Amino acid sequence: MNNKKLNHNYRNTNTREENSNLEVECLRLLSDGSGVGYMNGIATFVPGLLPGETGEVEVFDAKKKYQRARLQKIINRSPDRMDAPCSVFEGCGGCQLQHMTYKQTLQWKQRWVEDALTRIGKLKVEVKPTLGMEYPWRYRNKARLHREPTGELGYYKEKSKSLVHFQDCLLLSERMNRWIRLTEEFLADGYPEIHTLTFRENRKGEGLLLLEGLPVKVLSPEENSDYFKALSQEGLRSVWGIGTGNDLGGNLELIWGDESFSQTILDMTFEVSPLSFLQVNSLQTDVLYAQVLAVAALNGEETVWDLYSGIGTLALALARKAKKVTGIEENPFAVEDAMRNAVNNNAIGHIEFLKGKVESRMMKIEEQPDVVVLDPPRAGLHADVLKRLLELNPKRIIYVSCDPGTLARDIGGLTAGGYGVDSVQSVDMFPWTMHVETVVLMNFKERT
Ligand SMILES: C[S@@+](CC[C@H](N)C(=O)[O-])C[C@H]1O[C@@H](n2cnc3c(N)ncnc32)[C@H](O)[C@@H]1O
Repeated sequence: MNNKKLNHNYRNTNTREENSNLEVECLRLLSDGSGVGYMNGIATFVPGLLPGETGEVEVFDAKKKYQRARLQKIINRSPDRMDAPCSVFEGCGGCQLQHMTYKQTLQWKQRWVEDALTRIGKLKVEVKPTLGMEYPWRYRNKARLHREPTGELGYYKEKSKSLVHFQDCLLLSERMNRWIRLTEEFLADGYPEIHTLTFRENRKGEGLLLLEGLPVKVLSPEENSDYFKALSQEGLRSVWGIGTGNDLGGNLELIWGDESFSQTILDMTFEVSPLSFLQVNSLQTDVLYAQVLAVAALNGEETVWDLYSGIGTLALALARKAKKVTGIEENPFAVEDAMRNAVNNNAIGHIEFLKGKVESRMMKIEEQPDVVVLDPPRAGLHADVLKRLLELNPKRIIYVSCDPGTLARDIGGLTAGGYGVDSVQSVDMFPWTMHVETVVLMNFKERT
């Protein structure tokens, strides 16, 4: 390696030439997918560089303690590198890891969870190898697209509002890509109000489309019968519209098609309305839930709380083996879906869904839960939830998380309150991205 280059003394004020052609050796991957190496002891973040590789880089943002650099050339290539199959991988930002073999991405996800638990949670615990997919492509059942004034559809680039256009997103089914093309073509000449489109696809290949920004009555199925017919032939079952600037779902309306849209998870069928949360990877949802059920180890006698219960998927799976399950969820559409799903899956009588924020609604429940399942959004638990859990002291807590950082923070708080971590299992719900889902089982040990 060229030490002279490595010791180059760069400054923010240096010319572009002086900041270019510097060499850095990548030691690890940050959880945003960037490579990290050191130059003069300063951490240098280089998107695109893989561990074990040395790259020629240009520093474009030098701070006191770290700097960011652009990869100019790879000097030695890692055996774990592969050519990203997606033609817009570099500009898109939706995927961060398509330049690395799938097997390696799974190992890094395991390590990110381990690192977060050690660094933030101050816990030294084993994280089991990430459960990956056999075929990690075309797994997403949801696409959220934005629209240019010219009518073109695309994803937002990471941390920006400029759009990336694509012909074939490899995370979506071929069918969903066709729905996108058909809709883009149809919208090309009109409806400038529509700014955001969300497509959903269930395991049967049926679809739902939500158009945002549209005064709902404007798009008439009768006057646009060719488009709706083409969509229907491709499996799309409903088109919904929602205006802009209202409260959640204030003016959500069905424009065309079936009111109900359902998804199969494990061996149950769940109705999901356009504004309710649904796990985005249909196949891996079964894997994730199977982990939760396994560690919950219910014997039919337990009172279970499912906090952040969405449309009731986990609650209903748990209810098969519990004395009673209570779900809490703030989204009114999801709570309505959950109640309908309880009826459809013959679970009424020993399951209830309460509407409200977990941090306030759980305070009003008198009963003592034996097992609590937590599946919060990325932000993790509100401090009041953590405090209340430590007062209630359930025997077991199962934390399902999509963010290792907030997971580690919250698990740290629970261990300080007397819980021990019994198992940590990551599941790859989002192949080729830096996101990872984790199931942690905690049992109450003792309070010191
Ligand atoms: C990650 S999802 C999990 C849903 C469900 N467990 C599943 O697997 O589909 C988180 C859910 O929490 C809900 N949510 C977010 N913040 C909340 C809060 N403070 N109180 C209650 N629910 C909340 C969201 O609406 C969403 O349905």
